[in-house]
Amino acid sequence: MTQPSPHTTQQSLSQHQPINPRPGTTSPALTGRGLVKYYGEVVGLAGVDVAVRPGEALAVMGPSGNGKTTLLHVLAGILTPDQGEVWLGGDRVDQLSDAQRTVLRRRRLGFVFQDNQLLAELPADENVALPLMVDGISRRDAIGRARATLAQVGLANEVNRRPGELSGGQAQRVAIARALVGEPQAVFADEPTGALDATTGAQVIDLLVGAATHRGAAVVVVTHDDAVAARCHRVVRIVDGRVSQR
Ligand SMILES: Nc1ncnc2c1ncn2[C@@H]1O[C@H](COP(=O)(O)OP(=O)(O)OP(=O)(O)O)[C@@H](O)[C@H]1O
Repeated sequence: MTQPSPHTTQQSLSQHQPINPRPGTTSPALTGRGLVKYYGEVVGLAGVDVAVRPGEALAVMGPSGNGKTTLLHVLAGILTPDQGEVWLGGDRVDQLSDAQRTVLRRRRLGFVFQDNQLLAELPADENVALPLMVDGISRRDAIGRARATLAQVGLANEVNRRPGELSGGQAQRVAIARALVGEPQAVFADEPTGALDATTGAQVIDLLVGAATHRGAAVVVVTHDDAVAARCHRVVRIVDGRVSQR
């Protein structure tokens, strides 16, 4: 993706003011405006505005089937909205081609899913290094960065273990390391603790929120769990594809 000149970025930002701008707060790292998404006749999103600042963790809650995952996928450039805009910092995401969005997701975003989606045959360090190597970073550098990131999530002694040799919480920490190793601007997590017991889940969400926001990333966590949402900085409820005010 072509990086805009500072002038272009400035223009983009001035034309598109942050939602609820407050004096002294940083511009959003991630912004969705007027997001509408249909699946055929089914409404996924019916007009959502949301903004997440750098270093802020936003929990997305709401009843099943009401649009939480759709919102996450639209903000993360996995789905394109039928109406509305998605901005990552000063860059508009929703108008990029599929190929450009694929590169953007790999270079600038991180993902953590309920099932860790690690490759079973690879040790932890190679799982974490993989996205860097796909992006052309040498194996030696990628493994070095992967091991440093694994150490930051408390897995310095587990770098050679395969996913089957790790506990559920440890495997999810590897997934967090993989999401963070590329220094993403935003991290998206869909039910990241859904497969874990409450204590392990609390540790994992604290680690995810702490490590990502410490790096200045914006974090979006879809969850059904009040305890997980309480560990984020802010909560929005999505009901019938809209942000609920209740
Ligand atoms: N690929 C798809 N094709 C058709 N309809 C879809 C698709 N994905 C989601 N939907 C529909 O869009 C609506 C919102 O779904 P979404 O998965 O965003 O909800 P959710 O709040 O994340 O649900 P849950 O909490 O159960 O995961 C639902 O009616 C769902 O059935």
